[in-house]
Amino acid sequence: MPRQVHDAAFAGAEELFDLPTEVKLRNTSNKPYFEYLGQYKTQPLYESMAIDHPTSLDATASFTNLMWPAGNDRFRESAQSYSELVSELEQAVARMLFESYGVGYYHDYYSKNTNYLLRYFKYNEATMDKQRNEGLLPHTDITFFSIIQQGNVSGLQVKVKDDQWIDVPPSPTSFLFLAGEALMGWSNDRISSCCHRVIRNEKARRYSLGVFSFISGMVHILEELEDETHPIKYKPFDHFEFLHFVKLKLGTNPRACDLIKAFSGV
Ligand SMILES: O=C(O)CCC(=O)C(=O)O
Ligand SMILES: [Fe+2]
Repeated sequence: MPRQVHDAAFAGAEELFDLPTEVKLRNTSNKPYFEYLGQYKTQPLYESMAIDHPTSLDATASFTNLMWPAGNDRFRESAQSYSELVSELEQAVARMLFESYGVGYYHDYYSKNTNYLLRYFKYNEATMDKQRNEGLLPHTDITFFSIIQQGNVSGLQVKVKDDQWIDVPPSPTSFLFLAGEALMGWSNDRISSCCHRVIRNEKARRYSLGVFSFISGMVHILEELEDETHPIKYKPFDHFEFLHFVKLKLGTNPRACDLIKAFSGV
């Protein structure tokens, strides 16, 4: 990604969170978890906002006009350029993944039905009140893929084998691909959803960007992914019905793992 696209997107994040809260709350959606998130009692440092279909000119323009009624072309352009580049990378990774499992044909369906969401995150500086310094508690994402990039302040950690937490250093030239719950279901448990969290260890405000992929429709469980060591573990499911299920069960701040097993496990 050209450095200038990265920098413009992060500059856009700062500008966006500088808006008054009542303006930010205009970021609503009829899709679960596609709206403004924040004001959590347990994680008061955290706030995030999202653009549905961020690779589209119309969608980025309507979000931008909602936030800046007088317009903000620089912001709109930065959101769309960033999302276009990350979504192209995501399509290439998804294709390689499908091919590696001998189901390259699935990319056709996947690419026609990918619903992207660009989410901007802000985490305020930690305070003296130690109880409330979590950035984001451990969780897995309800996405297919989550592609995360941090600005220049660290804090993201992923859980690896033996329950160890590993720091992910910020980098303007690399992207962290995390498997979400829907990918775990699709892969019939060959790929585990990745548990991660955000801690506040630097004395600075932290910004991050996430491009999240969802399948608009059914997530199929392919027979090619079934064998003796991998008996079928899931029923096919509708990705957005899964999101509705999580929202009903856990509310606006889902912090749990194994959600897809609860929804569509056999
Ligand atoms: O801010 C980050 O780096 C990660 C955010 C995240 O994990 C999420 O919203 O699911
Ligand atoms: Fe996450």
